[in-house]
Amino acid sequence: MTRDDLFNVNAGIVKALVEAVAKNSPSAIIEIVTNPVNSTVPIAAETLKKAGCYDPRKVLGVTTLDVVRANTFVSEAKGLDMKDVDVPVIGGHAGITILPLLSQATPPVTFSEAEKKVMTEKIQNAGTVVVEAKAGK
Ligand SMILES: NC(=O)C1=CN([C@@H]2O[C@H](COP(=O)(O)OP(=O)(O)OC[C@H]3O[C@@H](n4cnc5c(N)ncnc54)[C@H](O)[C@@H]3O)[C@@H](O)[C@H]2O)C=CC1
Ligand SMILES: O=C([O-])CC(=O)C(=O)O
Repeated sequence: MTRDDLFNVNAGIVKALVEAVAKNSPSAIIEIVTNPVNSTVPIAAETLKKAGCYDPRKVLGVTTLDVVRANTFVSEAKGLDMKDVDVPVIGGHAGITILPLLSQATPPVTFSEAEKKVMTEKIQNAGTVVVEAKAGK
């Protein structure tokens, strides 16, 4: 089970809900949490384009959990208090599209190349464990 397996059911739900937003509140800011976020955000964008009210600044995918995981794992590895750690994470919300910017962390942290690879993959895969456990629920 990956986030992509949720596409068939969720694509139609997101399309229908965004059509309703376009009709009733065309200037709303829309945050898409529904997985697979990497696909549901483009679905929302295309739906809004079709309705003539697309503003790319107002359609967002929710990926905060990836930031929380990056902050948690880096603070654990470096013996820091998580509330002092900020690791920027860019990209999408699935596997290798999740890009933790370890070199941009605050406070600055250093990892060997091997540690960087392990840390990056740990952050990228942590959500997959949740998706697998929910098994489509
Ligand atoms: N982006 C992220 O970080 C996260 C994304 N998710 C995603 O968010 C989605 C929801 O996850 P949960 O809240 O855990 O699931 P949930 O099962 O607790 O809630 C889903 C809700 O959607 C409602 N629903 C079902 N069909 C619907 C329809 N056709 N129209 C309107 N509402 C409908 C259900 O009644 C239920 O209340 C999933 O796609 C999940 O993968 C969940 C957690 C984190
Ligand atoms: O779909 C879910 O419930 C979970 C999810 O995306 C994550 O934990 O990153």
